[in-house]
Amino acid sequence: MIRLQGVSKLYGQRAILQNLQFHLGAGEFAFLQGRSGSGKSTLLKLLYRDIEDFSGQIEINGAPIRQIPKYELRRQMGIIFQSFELLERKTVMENVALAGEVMGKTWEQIEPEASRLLERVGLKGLKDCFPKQLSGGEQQRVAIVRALLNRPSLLLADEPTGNLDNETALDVMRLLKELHEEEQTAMLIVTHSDTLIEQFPAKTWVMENGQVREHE
Ligand SMILES: Nc1ncnc2c1ncn2[C@@H]1O[C@H](COP(=O)(O)OP(=O)(O)OP(=O)(O)O)[C@@H](O)[C@H]1O
Repeated sequence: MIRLQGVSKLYGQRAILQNLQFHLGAGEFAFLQGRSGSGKSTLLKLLYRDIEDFSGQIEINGAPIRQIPKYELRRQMGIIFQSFELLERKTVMENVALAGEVMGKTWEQIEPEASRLLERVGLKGLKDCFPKQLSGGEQQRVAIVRALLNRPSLLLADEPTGNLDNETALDVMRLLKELHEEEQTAMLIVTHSDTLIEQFPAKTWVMENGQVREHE
């Protein structure tokens, strides 16, 4: 699914990733942990090609990432962020539908899947609300639905619970774990939280000194 070999990334003269090796199998769930500034977001940005300037090899589903058209890459991947990144002037349903619209889908194709997922995450009754009318946990659930709408094979999450209180963070992580099973989507979740990692046993990669290693 994802394979990085000898990946290095410099910001100016500063090496953030150095000869990094990493892999994530199809349908796998893994955490990525590491101190602030260790390069976790940089690694995710390489995977969704927000950063294109690196050395080494990154393969997604067996293809070198540079050879995958961006459009195709975005279809294969859903992404969620700490700050939810919802559009304030659009309703819940409109925010979700956008993910399908950018892939050229019609409303008839989008609506059943959007409704199914919104119902699954308990937001059916809030589909006509605007993000400001929702709690943080609800907004993150909208972002999760938007990320899963196109049935990606991989979900990347950069500190998805970083803006949530402890109890809501647990709820959101529980939901991600359940959706991982139900939708058979591989997930790579960046988190600082030892509590979450203890509560949801899963493979954990630790980033340190520009490299990642599997946590024993
Ligand atoms: N565009 C950039 N230009 C220069 N330096 C950058 C840039 N983006 C990130 N950095 C630096 O690279 C290092 C790694 O940043 P990154 O955001 O990947 O770390 P992180 O592990 O995700 O941190 P955090 O947990 O605080 O979000 C940091 O020292 C950061 O200041």
